[in-house]
Parts: sequence; structure tokens; C-alpha cells
Amino acid sequence: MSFSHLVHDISLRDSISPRRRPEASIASTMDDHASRSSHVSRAMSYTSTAATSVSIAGDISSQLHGGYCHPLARAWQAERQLTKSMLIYPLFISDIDDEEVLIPSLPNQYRRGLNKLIPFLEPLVHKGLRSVVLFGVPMRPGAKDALGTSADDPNGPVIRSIQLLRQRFPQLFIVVDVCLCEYTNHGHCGILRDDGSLNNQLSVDRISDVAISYAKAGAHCVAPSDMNDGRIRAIKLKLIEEGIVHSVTLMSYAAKFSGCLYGPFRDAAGSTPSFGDRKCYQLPPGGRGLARRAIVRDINEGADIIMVKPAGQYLDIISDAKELGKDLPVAAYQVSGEFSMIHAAAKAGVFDLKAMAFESTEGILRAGATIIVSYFTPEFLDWLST
Ligand SMILES: NCc1[nH]cc(CCC(=O)O)c1CC(=O)O
Ligand SMILES: [Zn+2]
Ligand SMILES: [Zn+2]
Repeated sequence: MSFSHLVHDISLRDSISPRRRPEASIASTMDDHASRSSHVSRAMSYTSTAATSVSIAGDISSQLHGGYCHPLARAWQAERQLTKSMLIYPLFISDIDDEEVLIPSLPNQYRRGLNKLIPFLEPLVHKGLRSVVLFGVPMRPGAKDALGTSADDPNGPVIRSIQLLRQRFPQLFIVVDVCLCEYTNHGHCGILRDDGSLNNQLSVDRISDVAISYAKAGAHCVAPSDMNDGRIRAIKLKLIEEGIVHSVTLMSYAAKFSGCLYGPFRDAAGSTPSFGDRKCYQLPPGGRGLARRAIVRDINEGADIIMVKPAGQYLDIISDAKELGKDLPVAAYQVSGEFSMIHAAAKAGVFDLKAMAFESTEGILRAGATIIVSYFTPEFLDWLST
């Protein structure tokens, strides 16, 4: 197409219908008359400078607005859109079977015993819930010790709920978080040396045993969140040794950062460390290079899915994970603190809850994740149905 043809076309359009000017879509979003008329005069100067071919080419390629003013055209700008099957819903399962307790720092989320689980999940499964991630919470006195013995208690809440969920919801994909911090009396994610640091060998041996118990109980996916070096390899090798590697997905919390955003979770799971913090085994927030090394390491050790956590503050890491592991699904965990912040801000009138919930997941999807662990899952099942 020649430039002179474009000049002709533009002036023809202008003379036939002023509404078809390239600026029409901008003007239509303006509601006061003054700004509308200023756009009209800009449109006229556009037409008058259209005499030189170079500036026309520049102006035409600069017109983006017309491409996305319809809601569907806006949706098409995204590489991928949120679907129900991308969501994993976190569940806190108490060892007190009849318990159902609201977690004050985590809006609308409860810690539930086994007897409350099925009635709660039934309607969600009917609305399209595809996957949950289980966190066991031992509430009974004496349930915690230095080795986290209750983590794989066959009568404990996690193993019993895996069996129950498999039986009652055969289509539900059951992910189980593997860590010791909920079960140790010191609240750290492994077994400690006398000086309070993690003993890597003992921790990895124990955590891989726990993962195998969950897998044997019927978990479709085990997800170690402890961050001990070498646990992905150890779990994969034991899955092979046990002859169950073909039926279990291994999801690594590969890039898990230490920070302020896990507080409500620790309230829910009772897993706040009794001394110190997790800074020596969770990544420093500025450590992008370290996160990339952890991601590559876990891919090489046999992870099937790579997770980044938290999500919103770490979108560059999600994008790195997708680049480094371009043939693996990448998961993002929108953690308790992110969820509670969104709720608090919505309550303070900063924004609309639903709009922000969607915007936050759009960022995560854009960065490259296709699996999202989210406390908004029950709401999304409703929002995505309408
Ligand atoms: N290791 C346990 C674990 N698994 C997932 C989370 C956090 C999830 C959330 O905040 O929603 C934590 C807490 C922690 O590491 O302290
Ligand atoms: Zn049913
Ligand atoms: Zn832990």
C-alpha cells in the first residue's frame, strides 16, 4: 500500500465520518466536553501534517487504542487467561476431627478437622475445584517433637485426609505440602544441630521419608517447601526405589523467599519458629541469581513442576523460572500475606476486591506461571462461572 493511498484514505474517512478518526476511541473514553474538543483539534492537526509520508507511517503505527476498546479485544491481548484448572486451593487440616476455626489474620479461611472437610469441599468440587494442597496442623498437646514425628503418622490428619479425599472426590488432584515446621517443637523446617542450624543429611532423609508416606497414601503430588538442599533428588530417588515414581508428581518450592508475607499462614499452621528465623534456608528477597541457581538445581534433581513463592513481589523470578525451565509448568503461590493485604486494602476502600484479585493473577500469568496456589480459589470458582 502506498503512502499516498493512506493519505487519501485518511482524509476520505475524515470527510465522510469524523467518528472514524483514529482518535475516536480516545475521545469516547473522555466524558467532559472540553477534553473531547481538544482531541478533535488534535485530530485535525493530524490530518494536516499527513502530507509528509514519514510522519504518516509514524502516526499510523502509533495508533494502539482501537485494538483493545472492546472487552473481548482487551482479553485477547493476554497470552493466557485464568481458568479453574489453573487453581490450587490451600487447606489447613487439624488433628481435631470436629474443629472448624476461623483464622483471624487470613480472611474467610478456616482450619478444619477431617469431619468438616467433605461438607466444605463438596460444593466447591461441584463448582469446578480441581486441586487442593494440604497442610497438616497438629493441635493436640504433645503432638510436636524435635524430629517432627507426627508429620507422617498414619493416623494423623494429612494421611487420613489424603485417603478420604481420594475416596470421596476421585477427580480431585491432591497436592501435599511436605515440611516439618508444623510438626517440630522448634518450628523449623527440618532437624536441627545443637547450634540451632539445620542438619542437612538428617533433614533430607526425614523429609524424603515423609514425602514417600504421603505418596503411598495416595497423594498425586508431593511438594516439599522446606528448602533443604538435595531434597528433590532424595525424594525422586526414593519414589523410584519404591516403584511409585510413575504415578507421583514432584513439585518443588524451588524459589521460596524469606520475608514478611508468611505471617497469616504461620498463625493458621502454628508453625512460627520458637527462635531465630528461616533466613538461612529461604532465599533473600534481593537474590535473583540465587533463585535462578535454585531453580536450575531443582530441575536437574528431577522436579516436575517449579514453584515460585511469594508471587506478586517476585514476578521477575516467575519469568526467570519460565525461561530456565521452559519445558516445565511453573507454579506461583500467592501467599497468605499477599491475600490478607489485598483483603485489608479492599476493606479500606483502596480498590475493589474482585478487580484486584483478577489483576494480581493477570500479573502472575503474564510473568509465565500457569498454576496458581491461591486462597481466592473459592471466589474465583464463582467469578469464573458468571
Ligand atoms: N514451610 C511451610 C510453608 N509452606 C507454605 C508456607 C507459606 C504459605 C503462605 O504464607 O500462604 C510455609 C510457611 C513458611 O515457610 O514459613
Ligand atoms: Zn457431590
Ligand atoms: Zn516449613
